[in-house]
Amino acid sequence: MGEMASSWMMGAAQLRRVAVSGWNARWAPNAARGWPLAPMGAGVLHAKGMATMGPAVTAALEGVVKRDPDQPEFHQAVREVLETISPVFDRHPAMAELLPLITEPERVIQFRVPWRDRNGNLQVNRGYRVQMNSALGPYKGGLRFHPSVNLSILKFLAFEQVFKNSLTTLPMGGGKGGANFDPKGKSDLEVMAFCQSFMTELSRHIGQFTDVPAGDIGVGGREIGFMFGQYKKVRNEFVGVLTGKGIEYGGSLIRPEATGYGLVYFVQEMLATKSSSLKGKTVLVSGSGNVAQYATEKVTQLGGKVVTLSDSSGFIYDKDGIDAEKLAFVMDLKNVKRGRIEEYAKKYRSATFEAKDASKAHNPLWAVKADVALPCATQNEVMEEDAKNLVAGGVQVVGEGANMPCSIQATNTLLANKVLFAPGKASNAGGVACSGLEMSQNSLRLSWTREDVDSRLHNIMKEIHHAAYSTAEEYGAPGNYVVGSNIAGFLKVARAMNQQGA
Ligand SMILES: NC(=O)C1=CN([C@@H]2O[C@H](COP(=O)(O)OP(=O)(O)OC[C@H]3O[C@@H](n4cnc5c(N)ncnc54)[C@H](O)[C@@H]3O)[C@@H](O)[C@H]2O)C=CC1
Ligand SMILES: O=C(O)CCC(=O)C(=O)O
Repeated sequence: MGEMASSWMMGAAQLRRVAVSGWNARWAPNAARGWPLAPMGAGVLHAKGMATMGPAVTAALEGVVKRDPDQPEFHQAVREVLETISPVFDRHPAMAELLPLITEPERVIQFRVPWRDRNGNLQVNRGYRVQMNSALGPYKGGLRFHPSVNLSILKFLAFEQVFKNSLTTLPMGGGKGGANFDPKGKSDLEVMAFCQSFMTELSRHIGQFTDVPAGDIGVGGREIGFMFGQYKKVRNEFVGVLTGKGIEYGGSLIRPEATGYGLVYFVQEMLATKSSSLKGKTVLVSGSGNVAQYATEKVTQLGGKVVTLSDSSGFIYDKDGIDAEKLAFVMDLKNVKRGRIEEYAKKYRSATFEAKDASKAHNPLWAVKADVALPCATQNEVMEEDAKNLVAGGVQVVGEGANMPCSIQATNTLLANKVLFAPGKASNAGGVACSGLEMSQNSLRLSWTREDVDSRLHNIMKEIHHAAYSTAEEYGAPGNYVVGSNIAGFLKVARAMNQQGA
């Protein structure tokens, strides 16, 4: 479909102008890998014959851009959902009035975070919590500590989280938060000082029945521990106010593994629809953090071969595959030594390292020949050129481990070439699902076994797959998991909002 061929695009020419100039002119430096963000293009996200954008969707999209013209990631996430849920309003016209509500956070909290560095100097960062939607339960979603953090990124993440949490079948609303703090190069004491100051303020706005944060980029077990300790001091309460806690103080077994494992369980289900499996498949993974590590582990356990990993400095390609022993090296490198992925290629002769080159229009990682690709690093790390390379390299399945790693145009390219594509809100939902299980265990004051949690996680991923697959069929877009996930996720939230008087 040509860029201007969509009736919605024609109807929203003004929106497109605002967004394109906003994205390319003002936000290019913030785009992943330093590239200009893709201009908005009409997609094949909605299948042939499906309804085009109705006026309510167009107005909601225009409203989002008009209210916050400087939030390109948020526009992108909203657009991807709204473009695909139009057919819902043919069946349930009254639900369309929820669009302006669902695209506006219930509450945004912004605060300063003062802390002292190793030299005793005062530093100040900016902290946030976006409480997006509480129709299904307490706000739930991670905290991100990364220098790029801003309201656009956190609102996109919080928006995605609402539909993701809905898909898990567990009672959780959606939220996200974080700070523009860079943990890279900081000592444990500096990270602790930051986390304590961050939680001193955040503790006023969260609670086990209100808002239950967890980890995300730059926030793992260490940071959750420091924040939990501070919450306890400030509030004098030992409650499940955070998930991703250590096993010793109320964490759940399998939570560290859950996002990566869940992603691979989802991909298994997708392959099964084609009578295929991961056995013998070559797999590209990006990132080398929590999600990437456990996706790699599960793929290997299921007989696949992961050949790439990356970080913000570049990527490694290991033609022999990253087996359990090599993965243990990566885990120590990243989780303990906090070193760079290049070290992998120094240690293993079968591997090469290629430094990131932000001037290139594509990331060479996605040009490696493979069967399956699992982007697990960050948003907009797979652009249109990368998607073309994936198709040319023979990739049959793309499962998003990160949140929104594929641009809209990359997604369209994959769908147009019949690549099975799983959007993050479905395929990476295992992490938050396991967080939901951690909340249940905390309420029950019980700890379930590893096997029990893993089997619950596996079942939830199967259910999410089923919901996305069957909803796509029901709405005339068979095999389109973007349509299926967005509609299934939206319907539950919309019904709950209506029942609560919106
Ligand atoms: N941890 C979780 O449970 C969940 C995480 N996610 C998403 O998965 C993605 C990864 O998160 P985690 O593994 O938890 O974080 P992490 O902090 O453990 O790892 C992040 C990884 O991404 C890489 N990375 C970050 N920015 C990059 C850039 N600009 N270019 C290349 N690589 C970059 C880092 O080097 C690191 O390897 C994020 O998009 C996050 O939102 C989604 C669902 C749950
Ligand atoms: O476990 C959680 O609550 C948060 C997970 C998360 O941030 C995500 O799904 O993106």
